[in-house]
Amino acid sequence: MATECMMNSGRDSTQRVEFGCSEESMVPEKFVWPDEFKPKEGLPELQVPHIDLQKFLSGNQSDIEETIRLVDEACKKHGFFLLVNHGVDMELVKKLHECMEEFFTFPFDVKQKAQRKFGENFGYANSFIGRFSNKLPWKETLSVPYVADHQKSTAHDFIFQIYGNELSHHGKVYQECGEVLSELGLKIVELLGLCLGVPKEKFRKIYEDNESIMRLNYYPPCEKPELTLGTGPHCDPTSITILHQDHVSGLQVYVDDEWHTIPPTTDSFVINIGDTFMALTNGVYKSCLHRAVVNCKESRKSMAFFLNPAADKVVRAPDEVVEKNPPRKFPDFTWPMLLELTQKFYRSDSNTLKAFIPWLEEQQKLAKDTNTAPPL
Ligand SMILES: C=C1C[C@]23C[C@H]1CC[C@H]2[C@]1(C)CCC[C@@](C)(C(=O)O)[C@H]1[C@@H]3C(=O)O
Ligand SMILES: O=C(O)CCC(=O)C(=O)O
Ligand SMILES: [Fe+2]
Repeated sequence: MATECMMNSGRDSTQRVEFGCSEESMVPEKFVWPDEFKPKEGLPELQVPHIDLQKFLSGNQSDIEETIRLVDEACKKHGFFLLVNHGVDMELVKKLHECMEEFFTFPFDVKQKAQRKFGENFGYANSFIGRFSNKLPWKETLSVPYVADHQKSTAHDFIFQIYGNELSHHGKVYQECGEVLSELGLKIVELLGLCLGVPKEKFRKIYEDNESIMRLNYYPPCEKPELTLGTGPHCDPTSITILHQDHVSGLQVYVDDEWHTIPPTTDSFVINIGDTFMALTNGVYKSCLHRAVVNCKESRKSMAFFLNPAADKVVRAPDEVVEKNPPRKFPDFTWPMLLELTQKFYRSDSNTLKAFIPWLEEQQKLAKDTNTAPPL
């Protein structure tokens, strides 16, 4: 089981603890987070607007204006809102969760066939021991590529290359989910364009050939949930996140200097702004710190669809946005450059974009000094 696997990977030193769900238990040292990061009980719920997508798409003018007002207000404050009546077939999402349950309860050697290598963005990862030396997340993940241009590759291809026909039914579900979530993502960025006074086609064009990441998160039960974190505090470096939680709570968001919960609502998606889209709005919409906590009773699963522009798309806030909110705050960049920073040099937190700008300038100077092609 995953817990056993994590325990093995960190068995070298453990910390005997006094409190929690069971008296005698160990959490490997590397999974124990510093006190200031440890989860707390009794958090307030974050009040996020419930955005009815069908009502917005087919509603009257006042429905449209109300939706725009609610989304704009939430994105300017913390970047989170709930999407309901979204048109996605939840039977497909149920199948996705069934594939997740089957995959993450495979024997470790089966999962390890998809092992994600350092610097790579896709595949299976557990404990992240290869990437981080401490503050390890109590989770296993499977990251699957989704490319809107099916001529290039499919999520099914990715799974087939590793498992052949054995997991073909998983690959098909991942691809089908990717297709509906990619379409949903385009509707979301069009809505955000309307909120910002940007022609909706402008944002659609950036993401219509998206090269996205479907991240499957599996959080095994932890005997000492008050000592660790399922996913550490971070801002998503990506553009738009479409998150589906199962029935187990765990998502927390840091707003007004306090952690808040967003309880699971299995028929809706949690939508949040990532760093890349914050840059595309010249900082007007916020990419907000969030994390996931675990519990000692049951596993938790979540699927995060990270919408990203194609590799060659230049991320540059439209003039319509910058004119209303001068000056221009971010250099032009492409998503693969920010992704490389997070995969090889910088663990995503609340300052990833701040760290990215000097790193990018250094890369561009290096390219100039060595007379090689600049990263952009
Ligand atoms: C581009 C990405 C990197 C991460 C997955 C996506 C968007 C969120 C990032 C992540 C979840 C932020 C917290 C740290 C991280 C290492 C993790 O816990 O998985 C991040 C992902 C990653 O780098 O693999
Ligand atoms: O599991 C969750 O609820 C959140 C996960 C998350 O924030 C992420 O994968 O980026
Ligand atoms: Fe996240």
